Amino acid sequence: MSNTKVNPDLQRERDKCTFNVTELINLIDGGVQKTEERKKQEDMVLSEGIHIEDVPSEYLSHKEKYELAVKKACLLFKVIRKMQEEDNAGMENYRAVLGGKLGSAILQDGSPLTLHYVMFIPTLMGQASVEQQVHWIGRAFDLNIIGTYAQTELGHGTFIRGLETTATYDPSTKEFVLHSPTLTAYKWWPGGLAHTANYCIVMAQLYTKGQCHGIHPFIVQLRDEETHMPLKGIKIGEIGVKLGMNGTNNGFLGFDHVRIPREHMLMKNSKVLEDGTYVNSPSSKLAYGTMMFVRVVLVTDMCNYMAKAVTIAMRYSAVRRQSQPKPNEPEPQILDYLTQQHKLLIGVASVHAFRLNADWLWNMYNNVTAELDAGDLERLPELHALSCCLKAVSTADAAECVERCRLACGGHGYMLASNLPSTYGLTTAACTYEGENTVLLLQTARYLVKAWQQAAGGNALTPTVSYIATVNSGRRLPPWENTIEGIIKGFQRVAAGKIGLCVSNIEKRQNTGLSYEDAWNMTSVQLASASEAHCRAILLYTYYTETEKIVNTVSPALRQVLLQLVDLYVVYWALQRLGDLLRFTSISEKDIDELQRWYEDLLTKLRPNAVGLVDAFDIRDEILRSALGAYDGRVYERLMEAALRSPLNAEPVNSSFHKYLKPFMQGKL
Ligand SMILES: CCC/C=C/C(=O)SCCNC(=O)CCNC(=O)[C@H](O)C(C)(C)COP(=O)([O-])OP(=O)([O-])OC[C@H]1O[C@@H](n2cnc3c(N)ncnc32)[C@H](O)[C@@H]1OP(=O)([O-])[O-]
Ligand SMILES: Cc1cc2nc3c(=O)[nH]c(=O)nc-3n(C[C@H](O)[C@H](O)[C@H](O)COP(=O)(O)OP(=O)(O)OC[C@H]3O[C@@H](n4cnc5c(N)ncnc54)[C@H](O)[C@@H]3O)c2cc1C
Repeated sequence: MSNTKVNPDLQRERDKCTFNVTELINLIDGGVQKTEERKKQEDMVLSEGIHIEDVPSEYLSHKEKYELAVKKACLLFKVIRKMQEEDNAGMENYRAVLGGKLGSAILQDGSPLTLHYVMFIPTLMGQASVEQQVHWIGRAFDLNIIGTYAQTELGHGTFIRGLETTATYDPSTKEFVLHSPTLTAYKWWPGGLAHTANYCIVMAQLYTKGQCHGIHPFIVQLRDEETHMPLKGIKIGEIGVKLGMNGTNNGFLGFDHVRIPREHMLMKNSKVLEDGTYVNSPSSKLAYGTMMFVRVVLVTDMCNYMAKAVTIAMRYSAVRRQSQPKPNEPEPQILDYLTQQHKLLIGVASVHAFRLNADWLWNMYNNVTAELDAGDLERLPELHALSCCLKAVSTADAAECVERCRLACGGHGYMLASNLPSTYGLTTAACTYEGENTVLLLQTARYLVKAWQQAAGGNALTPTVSYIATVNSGRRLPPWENTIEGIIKGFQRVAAGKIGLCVSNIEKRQNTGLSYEDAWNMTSVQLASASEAHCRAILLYTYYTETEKIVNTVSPALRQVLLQLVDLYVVYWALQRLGDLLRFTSISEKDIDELQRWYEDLLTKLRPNAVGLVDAFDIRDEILRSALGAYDGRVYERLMEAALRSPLNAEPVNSSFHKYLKPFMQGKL
């Protein structure tokens, strides 16, 4: 990072930072060597110049945007191929180049190849038999074929058991016949499906010997490998313009009795033998494995989006001066307003909180996956419950954080040149895809209700819900403790209290004659809230305990800041959830006053390090792509440069003046 021509306010912020920014960069990356590797990867990608645009892509037509996105995606994959040749690190290289910060910097509006590596390859890895993997994975890794994941249909996204596409086995030819019996059976949404992919994983209802066995994955060729023309019986196209992610080429797909070989059913878990005999999987839910993988990975992606947004808003807030609270004094930096610190510092803390939770979840995912491979399914429900609620809460919090950062930049945040709107487009989409958030919270709620019933029956609970039994063990509410540990216990009590209420309300409703399903639906607002409360308790606990593990390995100055961030995060959420705490714990008015002062004091303590903290996210300008957030803080110059790049500014008078405005003004139109 060069210090030349840095805005003086921003420079002053850096000068007063109390900790070593490089130390925090290394900690976030996972060590000095990891930082070096990341920077090398960034250099490799950026030196290709893929991010440089003659005309800013936001001014292109829909079609041109897609064409540019394909070009950029191919160039990015070229870099991955180069990396593969050097280190053969496989998926690691994919994630480094295409994941979070770097990928979305090059393809700000999404990539038409994302689904290839996020879902197509992982499904082959997780659902294909060894022989099938030998056949497909090499070609997929080298991008000799391009794939996507087609599950959602026009009529059903959430309820995947209700999918209508059929795959009917014909033993006479040893083929499956894929068919879309209705309009609502058309696949709808898959990224890259429209004009990019030539292969696809299709989730379809498997029929054999006249019986339906539920949804299963099939690999289907969609287009000719040479001409790229859709194959016979394949009806395919693009679904149209969206709020954001307009580079992702989301498509529709219908089948008219398309035949594929029997071997194209992915058969790691269930099988169809040549004569049509169906062989069961150890669990029907193993077919949902790719979704679980993506939900886990998304938590890390959300950290990256939040880090970007908060870096932009924080640097801008150090440069922007507004209003004059004290007469005869200069206008303050907007970052000096406590309300601004309140909007932004929680964003910094959230990045750290979700990062540590994402790492913890990723480790658990890898352990459970290894157990599944060894035939042990015991921890699958717990992992499913955790991945659902963490996906839901991380995406919701990230979308909220990015939007708050945008609003915190005032009018300039509304400009695409700030890069906040497209970051919001990418983030808010994740609240819907890979499982709509309310639906996922209700999945976790199913697990929590069961856990409650197990605890009530005196049975042991899995670690992440064991608090349900612990907090219910005493007869009276324990006194409130205004400490981090005390607040976390308070959150566990809130979650347990809410789950308990849900269980008793469901029972009461059933006792009035409602079916379990109706009683569940009538209680579902509370169930979603209980699930969110459970997730908050996990988030706070994991952030706190994981930070405690690392603070003794860092310098005292950094240790202090990391602990302040944990305190800020925990106290912020306590203040956000006062109603719940008042209802389920013995917190008092006096405790709340203390919490509020504690919070304000933390904002003040963190204020001098505000810019240092976002510098430690170490997002280079080419990746940040923001007129407001660049390292040098030349905000106004960059805004003007961006404005001058508008194609409208290429000529002093636009032709519409002569065509419409002038005749209209003169009453001739
Ligand atoms: C860049 C990204 C682009 C985006 C791509 C996409 O969006 S791709 C498209 C992404 N699309 C989506 O994400 C669609 C979202 N929809 C879904 O995932 C499912 O339809 C569902 C989970 C909501 C319900 O499924 P259902 O009706 O079959 O289930 P049910 O409610 O009857 O519960 C039955 C039991 O199954 C259990 N169980 C469920 N899932 C899992 C799992 N993964 N693992 C383990 N277990 C699981 C559950 O806990 C329950 O256990 P219990 O309590 O009986 O012991
Ligand atoms: C940008 C983007 C990219 C996508 N990419 C892909 C892709 O690559 N491949 C693919 O297959 N799909 C993809 N999808 C589809 C996505 O997975 C679905 O949109 C998602 O699973 C939600 O399903 P839905 O659209 O049917 O919503 P619906 O289920 O119709 O949801 C509508 C409303 O109904 C509520 N609801 C539904 N069921 C319940 C319930 N049981 N209880 C309570 N409330 C309920 C929801 O909470 C929501 O408020 C993508 C979607 C988007 C937006």
